[in-house]
Amino acid sequence: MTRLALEGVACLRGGRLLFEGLDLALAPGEAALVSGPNGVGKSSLIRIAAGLLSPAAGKIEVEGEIALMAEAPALDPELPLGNALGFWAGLDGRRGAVPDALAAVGLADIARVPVRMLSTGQRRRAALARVVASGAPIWLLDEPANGLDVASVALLEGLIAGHRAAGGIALVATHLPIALPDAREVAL
Ligand SMILES: Nc1ncnc2c1ncn2[C@@H]1O[C@H](COP(=O)(O)OP(=O)(O)OP(=O)(O)O)[C@@H](O)[C@H]1O
Repeated sequence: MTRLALEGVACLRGGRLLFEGLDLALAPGEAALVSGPNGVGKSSLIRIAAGLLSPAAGKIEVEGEIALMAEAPALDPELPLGNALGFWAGLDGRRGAVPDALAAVGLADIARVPVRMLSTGQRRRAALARVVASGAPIWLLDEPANGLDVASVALLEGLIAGHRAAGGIALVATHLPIALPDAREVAL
């Protein structure tokens, strides 16, 4: 069963203890909202959950595939958007999921436009499309609302709600308000 659990996790960066004793367990359909001011360690927590950063203490248990949305969209700037997304989806054998993912984030019309021509908000939505297309049950979203207009934030909220309704898990770090009904609050 899909699961993401952190037990007694501590984060040390550059010799500074950012947080410690963090416990969080998420089951299918559950979400957590990580909030706190700049530099408190929200991105570090996401990276720890993704397995990209080792915790100074504690342990992480992950059951299920992870999709990470970090600051950089990691999409080839020279490729048309649909192909850039297709590269990643193809690695998971899910190239066919790209059109629906593009439609889900409202970018179906610009599938042929090179990634470098996308606006800031479109680029964020493209990164979100990458997560959607992955089909991964565990979403780790680092500041997904950055650069999004009001309508796009609503779209993001709807996508997360749909993901949870389908049994997915979401861990979301944000300094902007995002409505996640019944989400666990993690204040760093
Ligand atoms: N590679 C590193 N080496 C040392 N310190 C680092 C490193 N990366 C980040 N830090 C420090 O760790 C702290 C937490 O960074 P992090 O990016 O996790 O914060 P954040 O809460 O996501 O901040 P923001 O809201 O500004 O994105 C910051 O003080 C940062 O300077």
